[in-house]
Amino acid sequence: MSQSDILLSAKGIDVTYGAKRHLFGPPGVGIKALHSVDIEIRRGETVGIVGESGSGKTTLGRALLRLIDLSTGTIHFDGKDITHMSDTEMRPLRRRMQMIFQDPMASLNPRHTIRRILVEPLLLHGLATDRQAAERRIDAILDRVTLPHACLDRNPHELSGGQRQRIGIARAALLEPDFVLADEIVSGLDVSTQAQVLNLLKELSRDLGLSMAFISHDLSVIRAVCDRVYVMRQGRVVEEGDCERVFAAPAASYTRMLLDAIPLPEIDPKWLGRESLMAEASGA
Ligand SMILES: Nc1ncnc2c1ncn2[C@@H]1O[C@H](COP(=O)(O)OP(=O)(O)OP(=O)(O)O)[C@@H](O)[C@H]1O
Repeated sequence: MSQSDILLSAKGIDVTYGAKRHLFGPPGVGIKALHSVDIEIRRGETVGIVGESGSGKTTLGRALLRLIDLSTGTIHFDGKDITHMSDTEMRPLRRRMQMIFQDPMASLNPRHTIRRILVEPLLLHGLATDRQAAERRIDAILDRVTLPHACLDRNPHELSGGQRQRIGIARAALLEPDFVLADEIVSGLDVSTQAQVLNLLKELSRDLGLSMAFISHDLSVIRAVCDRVYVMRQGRVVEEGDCERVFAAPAASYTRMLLDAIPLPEIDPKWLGRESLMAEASGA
């Protein structure tokens, strides 16, 4: 594999929370959340990041997007060292690195209609010259995420949890990113809605050639969508490999323990069909 196959990588990164030195005082001790973590995300692949609560998954995701500072290590995106880029230097890259959140209610402005939530980022990032052009793009993406166009005039709280999550996915996809970080995005949904949202993400990432990092504490979710997986424990990567291999023959005792501890329900294939998405959308 050549360097150009890698879209996003972190090398030897440490993150410590709360260790900033105050003006005249000693440096705080802080909580070390990541210890010398290496990760590579190739173009077009979906990488899972799994581990128990507090293992550092969200911290790693946020560090990859340069949303928090590193104590040591480097981050490269599309061949550029972004470790020390200023906000101004990062601005052109922000559109290309999107994040989908666990709780769409927290990330979608409750006072705005879905139309406004989707139109504004397109205008802000210059992907549409005016509202009409933005709305044409939005019509197309709503079809892709199988949401009825009537939802454009609703507010986020008037949609179901699965529909809100599909709006979050639509908003990220509209900006034509190269990389999407999805942090526990199906953990609040029932199992059949989880499967539909995961299937939609799989289709979009394949069709748009996206690279994704998929954070979850749920191994069955990781197995359903990811090509490779990183297993984290106490801020360290304890195992990395192709999903099939890791699930069939885990090398680390911690991964074996996770696999033994968590039942892995098969995702019912009928939930993954487009037909069931369409049925749900038309009944919405
Ligand atoms: N803003 C913060 N300030 C101080 N400590 C933090 C902060 N965010 C996270 N931590 C600590 O860093 C460690 C890693 O947390 P992180 O949220 O990255 O883990 P996680 O694997 O994503 O957990 P979860 O699955 O519960 O979301 C934990 O010990 C946590 O308490």
